Amino acid sequence: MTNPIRFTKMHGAGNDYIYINSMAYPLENPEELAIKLSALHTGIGSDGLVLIGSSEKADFSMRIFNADGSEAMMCGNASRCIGKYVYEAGLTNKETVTLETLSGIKILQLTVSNGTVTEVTVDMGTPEIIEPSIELKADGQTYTGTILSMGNPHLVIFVTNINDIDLPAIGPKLECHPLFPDRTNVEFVQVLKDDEVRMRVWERGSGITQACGTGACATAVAGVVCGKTQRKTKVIMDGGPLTIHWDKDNGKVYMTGGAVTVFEGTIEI
Ligand SMILES: N[C@@H](CCC[C@H](N)C(=O)O)C(=O)O
Repeated sequence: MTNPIRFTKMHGAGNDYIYINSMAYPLENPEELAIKLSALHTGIGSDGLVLIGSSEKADFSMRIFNADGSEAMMCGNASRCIGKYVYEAGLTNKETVTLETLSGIKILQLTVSNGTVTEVTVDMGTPEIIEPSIELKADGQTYTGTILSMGNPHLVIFVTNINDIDLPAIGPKLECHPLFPDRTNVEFVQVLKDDEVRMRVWERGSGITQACGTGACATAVAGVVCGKTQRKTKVIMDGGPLTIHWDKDNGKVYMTGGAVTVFEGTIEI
């Protein structure tokens, strides 16, 4: 017997996920469904699956599954999209929304114009710097990177020219480098100005994506740690920019950007 489920396809800076309201449509096997629905030719096509649920500690909860079915602790772009989803679907009328994630409660500040959420700022919490500067070898090359957590793991590598990086080749090797038993997200970054950088990402579990919110935050933090950028930086990714501010006073990272609804539909599973 098949089961019809409503879904919404959304993206944040081109990082696209399938959003399902799991309060209305509880799912038994989201890992399997993430793989099936993310497939470009035989599914809907996406970077993964996001479930919007209820929470005892916050207004809503988020679970995020990469395209390979692995569950992640946090997703920056999805958190902004959830802000748009819950407000525009009438699930809340609050403009400050709390979201429970596997890496803690995040606070979403919505900018609303005529009932539409145009921008969301997310309090992403405090980064954990694991290695400010480390050398690692992959594919016969030595890279210098910063290892840090934004609730999920990141390796940020500053390069002189981002166009010299063969991301499809080196991305999976760094993702699965022996230094990272749980794998990692990988960001290559070229500094354009002291408050503007170009970043490309290889995401753990999804490969190259157009943007990564936690990756943009990790990039901005690494830029400060490495003395390359100011505390407020525009991070330009393949799918567009995000503004990241690592607050000197409270140590928290704030991510600001848009969220877009692409289409809605029904699937039979
Ligand atoms: N695209 C996301 C991050 C998604 C999870 C990541 N691939 C992981 O496994 O940690 C973002 O916008 O932050």
